[in-house]
Amino acid sequence: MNSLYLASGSPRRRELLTQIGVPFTVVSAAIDETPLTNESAVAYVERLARGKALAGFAALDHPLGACVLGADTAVIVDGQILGKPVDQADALAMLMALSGREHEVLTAIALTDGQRCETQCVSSRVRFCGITVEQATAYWHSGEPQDKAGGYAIQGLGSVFVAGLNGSYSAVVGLPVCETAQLLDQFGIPCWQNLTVR
Ligand SMILES: Cc1cn([C@H]2C[C@H](O)[C@@H](COP(=O)(O)OP(=O)(O)OP(=O)(O)O)O2)c(=O)[nH]c1=O
Repeated sequence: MNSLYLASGSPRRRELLTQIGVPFTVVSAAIDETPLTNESAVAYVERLARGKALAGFAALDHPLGACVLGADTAVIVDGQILGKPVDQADALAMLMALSGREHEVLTAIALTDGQRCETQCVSSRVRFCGITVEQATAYWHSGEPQDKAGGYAIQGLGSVFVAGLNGSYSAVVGLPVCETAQLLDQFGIPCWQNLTVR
């Protein structure tokens, strides 16, 4: 059976992959996350997920029989791709742009075994309640927005802003569990492998 590597520094992705019971090893895969001119949001997250998976694969000492998983999450509002905020002003601008309305969260996953690289993109819609500048400022000082696309975490304190979700909760957190399990299965890594029948 192929062995799985996760090309990610994200603790959320590690937790979500652990949740489905597949053994894996983390590899680092830092890539340039700058969007290309006129690149669509879907093309952007898919390119980054693929880039992370391929960079992770290239970094392996023993690539034979290895599969590498990469993922990327972005928040989209008014056609703009929101990544992680660079500072407080950036985070506040993002949170105010998301306040009182719906936005899209795109997460792409990519899996490669060195021969082929398959990607899939999952779209979810999240509706925020109204947020005051004071709330956004207090939220920034909680430390949570810093390393999150769109400047919030649905799995944390940011949940107080979430009035509705249409789509995949795990995809918003950073790794669509259902689609990931299906992709792993295609590459000969079933997520049921460690379950014992009682
Ligand atoms: C919208 C949202 C994003 N996020 C996180 C998921 C991702 O970790 C991060 C988006 O940045 P990414 O660039 O997708 O990932 P990353 O840099 O954290 O990790 P990697 O090494 O795999 O590239 O935002 C949440 O944790 N909760 C949320 O509700």
